[in-house]
Amino acid sequence: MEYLTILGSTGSIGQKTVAVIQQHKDKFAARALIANNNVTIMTEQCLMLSPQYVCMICENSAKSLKNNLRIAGKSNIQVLSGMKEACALAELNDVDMVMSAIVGIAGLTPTFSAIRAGKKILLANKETLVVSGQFFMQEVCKYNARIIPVDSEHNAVFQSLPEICQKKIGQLSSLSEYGISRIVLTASGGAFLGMSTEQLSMITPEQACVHPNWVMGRKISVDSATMMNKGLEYIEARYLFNANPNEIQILLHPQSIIHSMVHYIDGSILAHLSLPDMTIPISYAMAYPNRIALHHLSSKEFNNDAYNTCFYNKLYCDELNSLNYPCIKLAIDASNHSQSAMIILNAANEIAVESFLKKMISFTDIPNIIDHILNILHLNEPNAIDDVLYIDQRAKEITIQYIMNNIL
Ligand SMILES: NC(=O)C1=CN([C@@H]2O[C@H](COP(=O)(O)OP(=O)(O)OC[C@H]3O[C@@H](n4cnc5c(N)ncnc54)[C@H](OP(=O)(O)O)[C@@H]3O)[C@@H](O)[C@H]2O)C=CC1
Ligand SMILES: CC(=O)[C@@H](O)[C@H](O)COP(=O)(O)O
Ligand SMILES: [Mn+2]
Repeated sequence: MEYLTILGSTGSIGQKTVAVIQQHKDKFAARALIANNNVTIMTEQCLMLSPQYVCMICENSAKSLKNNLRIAGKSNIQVLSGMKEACALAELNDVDMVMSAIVGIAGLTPTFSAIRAGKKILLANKETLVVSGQFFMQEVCKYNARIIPVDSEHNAVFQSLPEICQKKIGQLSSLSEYGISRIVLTASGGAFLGMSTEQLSMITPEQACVHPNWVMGRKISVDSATMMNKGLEYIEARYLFNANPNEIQILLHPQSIIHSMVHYIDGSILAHLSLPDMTIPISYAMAYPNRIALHHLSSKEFNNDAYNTCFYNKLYCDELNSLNYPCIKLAIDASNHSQSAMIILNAANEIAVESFLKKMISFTDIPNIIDHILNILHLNEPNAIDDVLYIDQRAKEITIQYIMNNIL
């Protein structure tokens, strides 16, 4: 039996992780569940999984949850609150793996706790790597943590790497040493591919939260629509696979069937294809190096449909003109500039997306705000995680101020 701590259990990734545990109760169990304030889903998850611990970052939510569990006769589940307690649950001795699925930089400190405890980390949260890449990979090496990417593109790359590379994530000297010429990240182009700037300015949060192929949380859905998601994934790939800028290509693939590819120097291309279903990379990461069946994907008729969708659907790929997607260019430029620029990019994006979802700004304001903040704010490089968090906080303050003074 392997035990998990799930950081962000009530979210889209978290719930799919719970679903995989439910399908394989003989192999996996939840030791600890962590979320922010969604008491309803957390109560359901506690009744389903009976974890030993649960932590709600929001103290009042922890109190409500505790009451719900008492009424349900589940007072044996220890209810905690606050980020400090969440970090403690990420480093429990009897936890084998930690699913990092809190959205945004909020996932950084508990993920680092899991790294410093030498855990097997199922990495879905991409913002942590974007804002702390150098520190992240250094600590992975120092504490001998194992990283299994869950983000579908990076999971696809991981599955297409030689086993020796898979075991050295964080210590990869260079891709060329393993006969790899480049990594190709596929991009759906988001929900508004080909729309004019004027049409984009009218996009509503409801429209932006509907991805053409995936069902995801709100922030990543908007990031996919602006393609900031692909920009963040570009940075994620550079750190995870120690890739140089000329070793990563972004390819437009609207169907989200090819989840990414690895090109080798002998002309071979290895790729991972599947229907767009996040339980696949999640279950792969949980069971790695083995594979486990997913009942909802293994029925015969389903397989035929899936095959037809994948292969008779004439898989389509095309060059991506990143000039049409300012957010990708902002992210790539930031990654070539400095770690502080990537922190500022991420912070400005988190605030801009949140403001868009609250209908305070337009969809096309998002890249313009990020570009402006990157131009006016220049801070020293971080020397430690505390510096990363300071830069993030400072950038968020400046972004909020700019939106209040110039957009509203
Ligand atoms: N969804 C997907 O298919 C994919 C997601 N990812 C990445 O995985 C991560 C999670 O994404 P997703 O599942 O879509 O996100 P969701 O918004 O669906 O869920 C976010 C989770 O994080 C929790 N949370 C939010 N804020 C805080 C906080 N301040 N402290 C602690 N917990 C917090 C939420 O708790 P609560 O419910 O209580 O608010 C929830 O459990 C992101 O980094 C995303 O980029 C990567 C690839 C695919
Ligand atoms: C499922 C997942 O990994 C998301 O990051 C998804 O890939 C978004 O895809 P696009 O950013 O290509 O629209
Ligand atoms: Mn992805």
